[in-house]
Amino acid sequence: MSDATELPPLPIPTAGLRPGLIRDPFAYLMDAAASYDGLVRIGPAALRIFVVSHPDHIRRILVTHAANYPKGSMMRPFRAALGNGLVTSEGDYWKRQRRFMQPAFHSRQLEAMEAHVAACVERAVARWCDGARRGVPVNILDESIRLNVEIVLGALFSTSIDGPRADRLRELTSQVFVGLASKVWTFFLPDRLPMPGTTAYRLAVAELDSEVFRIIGERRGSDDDPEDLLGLLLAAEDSETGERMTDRQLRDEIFTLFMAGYETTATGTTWISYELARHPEIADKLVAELDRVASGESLALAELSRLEYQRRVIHEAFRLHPPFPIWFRETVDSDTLGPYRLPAKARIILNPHITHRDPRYWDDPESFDPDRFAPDRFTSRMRHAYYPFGKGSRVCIGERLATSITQMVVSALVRNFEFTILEGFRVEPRYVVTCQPRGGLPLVLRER
Ligand code: HEM
Repeated sequence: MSDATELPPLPIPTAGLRPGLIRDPFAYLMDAAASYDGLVRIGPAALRIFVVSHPDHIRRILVTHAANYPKGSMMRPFRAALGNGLVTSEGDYWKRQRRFMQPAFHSRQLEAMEAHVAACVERAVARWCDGARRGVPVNILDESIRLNVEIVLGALFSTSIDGPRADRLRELTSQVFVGLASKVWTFFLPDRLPMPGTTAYRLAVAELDSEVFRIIGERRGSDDDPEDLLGLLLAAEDSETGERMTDRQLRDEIFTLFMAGYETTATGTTWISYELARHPEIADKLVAELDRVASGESLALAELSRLEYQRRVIHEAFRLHPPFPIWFRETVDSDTLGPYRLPAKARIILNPHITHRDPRYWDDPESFDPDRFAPDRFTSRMRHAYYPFGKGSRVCIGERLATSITQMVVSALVRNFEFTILEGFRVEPRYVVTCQPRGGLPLVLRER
């Protein structure tokens, strides 16, 4: 019989969820986790909330015992907005949808998008050149979101979008994210309770909905049949009933990809740019590698895998700044994690940010050192403690797409520009489901 009978420790005596969790979840969670071995209880006992960051526990929750850890009740606000899409669905329905959608993310599919991605990046570089020439700082977060809206909509739904519409979509998803981020920590309150920003959030969800239904309607009414994600979803048939997906099911999957697809990738690019602006010598090494490896003016997707140093830089930026940093699970049955017992219906917060900065796994964890990912330095202990895209069967379906887009954008940025952060701008992380610098990141660009 297991002798793990103790509940995990509490960091501090609290009567409720500390306001700090809402104001600055990272500082709060890092603080709470700091002096405990990767498992700590927070908030009032009745809410049964646990923060888990020990790599062995993460593996148990996401990989070996994942069936006991569905996403659970802290995902309620996400379900209200995203419906029953791939991020929020569970069980056999999720399995079936993942099987339908997986082919759209295979490398053959990515190759088919090459010209589209290159054209979007080229247009963005032209805009940034213009900013550089006029001496106007470029907000790389806003720019990357706009670029990713164009790339993802074209790649997954074969939809082209003009600048103002892309900007509007960017605004809408940001509003939904801000709304969700505030609802996450009050998941136990009824949905109807008015909260600050609720009206803007609801209007943004409604406008995004009409955008999604427009995309579905246009495709249903068209004779074209592109082999993209939307095509796969429209053609998918249930193997038992032979039924196709309803517009509501399609809406949930597409809305989910709107939310999961471009803001995360753009946030990642922003943090990479932040680190490169602070370490221009690393940016120069990236340029030297590109000059060695890439044959032509624009980069081919096939060349990306040869950018070994660039891969380390991206890994290191995602270690220090995981773009999608907080996810949730809930136990079905009670379980044992190390010396502790988790009750049934225990709510779990997973936060790679904590594991990625834990000195037990990473030497000098706060420093930006891409070479820690060099094959002769990257140990299995570190691999175990690194999971910016998740782990197990629910690992990010867009990892390869996001990585390829990130590589294309970072390559274009460093090849064309030297850059610094606008003088006097204070970079302050902010939780909006992704973790972004508050106000974005204004870069002063100079053409190389
Ligand atoms: C740097 C960019 C990205 C990061 C860091 C990221 C991170 C993640 C993480 C950590 C998860 C797992 C969450 C959990 O287990 O609860 C996830 C799931 C997911 N991601 Fe991403 N993501 C990125 C880009 C993308 C892109 C480009 C797409 C699609 C266009 C995408 C679509 C999804 C979907 C649909 C899921 C749910 C998968 C499932 O449960 O089967 N992500 N992502």
